[in-house]
Amino acid sequence: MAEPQWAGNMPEDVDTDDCMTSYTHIYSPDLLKDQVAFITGGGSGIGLRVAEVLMRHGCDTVIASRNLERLTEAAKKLTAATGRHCLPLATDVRQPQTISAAVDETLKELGRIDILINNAAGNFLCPASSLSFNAFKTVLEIDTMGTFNTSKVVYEKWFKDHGGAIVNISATLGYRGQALQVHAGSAKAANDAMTKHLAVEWGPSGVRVNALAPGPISGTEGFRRLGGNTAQAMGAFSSIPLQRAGNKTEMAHGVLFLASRASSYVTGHIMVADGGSWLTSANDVSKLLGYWSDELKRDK
Ligand SMILES: CC/C=C\C/C=C\C/C=C\C/C=C\C/C=C\C/C=C\C=C\C(=O)SCCNC(=O)CCNC(=O)[C@H](O)C(C)(C)COP(=O)(O)OP(=O)(O)OC[C@H]1O[C@@H](n2cnc3c(N)ncnc32)[C@H](O)[C@@H]1OP(=O)(O)O
Ligand SMILES: NC(=O)C1=CN([C@@H]2O[C@H](COP(=O)(O)OP(=O)(O)OC[C@H]3O[C@@H](n4cnc5c(N)ncnc54)[C@H](OP(=O)(O)O)[C@@H]3O)[C@@H](O)[C@H]2O)C=CC1
Repeated sequence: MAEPQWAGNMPEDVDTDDCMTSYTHIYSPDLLKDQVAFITGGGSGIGLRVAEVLMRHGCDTVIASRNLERLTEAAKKLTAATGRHCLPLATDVRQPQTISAAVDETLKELGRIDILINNAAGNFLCPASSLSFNAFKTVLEIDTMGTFNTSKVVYEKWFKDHGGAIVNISATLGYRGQALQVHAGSAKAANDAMTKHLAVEWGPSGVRVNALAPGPISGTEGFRRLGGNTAQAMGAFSSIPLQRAGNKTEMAHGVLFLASRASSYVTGHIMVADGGSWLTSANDVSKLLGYWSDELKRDK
C-alpha cells in the first residue's frame, strides 16, 4: 500500500537494530546534557532507538538486558553514532539482585541516574486456551515484576534522594481485550496502574512516573511476532486513523518528552502513541486464530 502523502512528516528511522545515518533534532540537542539514562531492553528495537535519541540529546546511557553479546554490539554502534558513553550490562529484570548489581555499576561508572526507561518485555501470539500457566507467569514476571523490580532498585539507590523521571513502555492491548494477548494485555494493564501508584507515592521525592503506549511499530520484534508484516501486506493499517504503522524514532520522541524537562509538570500519565490505532483497528479473534495456527504449521 502507498504511504499517505504526509508520511514525509515522519522522523528518520531504520528498520534494523542499527543507528540512523542522519537525524534531525526537533528538541534542543543539549536537552539532556550530561544526564544518565538506565534503559532495560536497550539493545534492540524500540529500546535501542530510545537510547540513540536520548544520546543524541547529550545523555549517557546504560542498556541492560540478558544478552550481553548483543548489548555490547549495540553499545559500540550507539557510541559511534552519538559520541556519548553507553554501558552495556547483563541483567534479568526478573532477578532483583542482577538489577541491584547493574545499578551499583552504573553509579560507580557514570555517577548518577536521571532517567529510567522500563522497556524490557516478552510477548507472542497465543490464545488463552493454549497458554500454559508458566507462559502467562513468564510474561507477567518480565513485564510487570520486571518494571516494579527495576523501579524499586533505582528509587532506593538514587531517585529517593535525587529525584528523576521514569518512563514505562506500555501497550494498548488491554483497552479492548486484544485477541490472543491475555498475557501481555494483563501485564501492561498492571503496569499502567503501577505508573499511577508510583507517581503518587514518589512525587514528593521529585520522581515523575509516566508511560508511553505504542501501537504497531515497524522494524521491531513485537511487530514481527504479532503479525505486523502480514497485517501491513493485507492493507489492514488503512483502518488506523493515521493510515500507517509508527516508527521507532516516533516512540523515542514520545519518551524524550516524558523523560525530559519538556514535561516537568506531567506525572501519572499514560501517553498513547499509536496513530489512533486502538480506537478503530479490528480485534478479530477468528482471523487472528487462523493466522496463529498457520504460523504454527509453518514453524513445524
Ligand atoms: C493476519 C494477521 C491479522 C491481523 C493482525 C491484526 C492485528 C495485528 C497487527 C499488527 C500487530 C503489529 C504490532 C503489534 C502491536 C502491538 C504490540 C503490543 C505489544 C507488544 C509487546 C511486546 O512485548 S513485544 C516484545 C517482543 N520481544 C520479545 O518477546 C523478546 C523477549 N522474549 C522472550 O525472551 C521469550 O519469547 C519469552 C517471553 C517466552 C521469555 O523467554 P524465557 O524466559 O526463556 O521463557 P521460555 O522458557 O522460553 O518460555 C516460558 C514459557 O512460555 C512458553 N512460551 C514461549 N513462547 C511461547 C509461544 N510463542 N507461544 C506459547 N507459549 C510460549 C514456554 O513454552 C514456557 O511455558 P512451559 O509451560 O512450556 O514451561
Ligand atoms: N513493537 C511494537 O509494535 C510494540 C512494542 N511495545 C513495547 O515496546 C517495548 C519494546 O518492544 P520491541 O522493541 O518490539 O521488542 P524487543 O524484543 O526488541 O525488546 C524487548 C527487550 O526486552 C529485553 N528483555 C526481555 N526479557 C528480559 C528480561 N527478563 N530481562 C531483561 N531484559 C529482557 C530483550 O533483550 P534480551 O533478549 O537481551 O533480554 C529486548 O531487548 C516492549 O515493552 C513492548 O511491550 C508495545 C506496543 C507495540
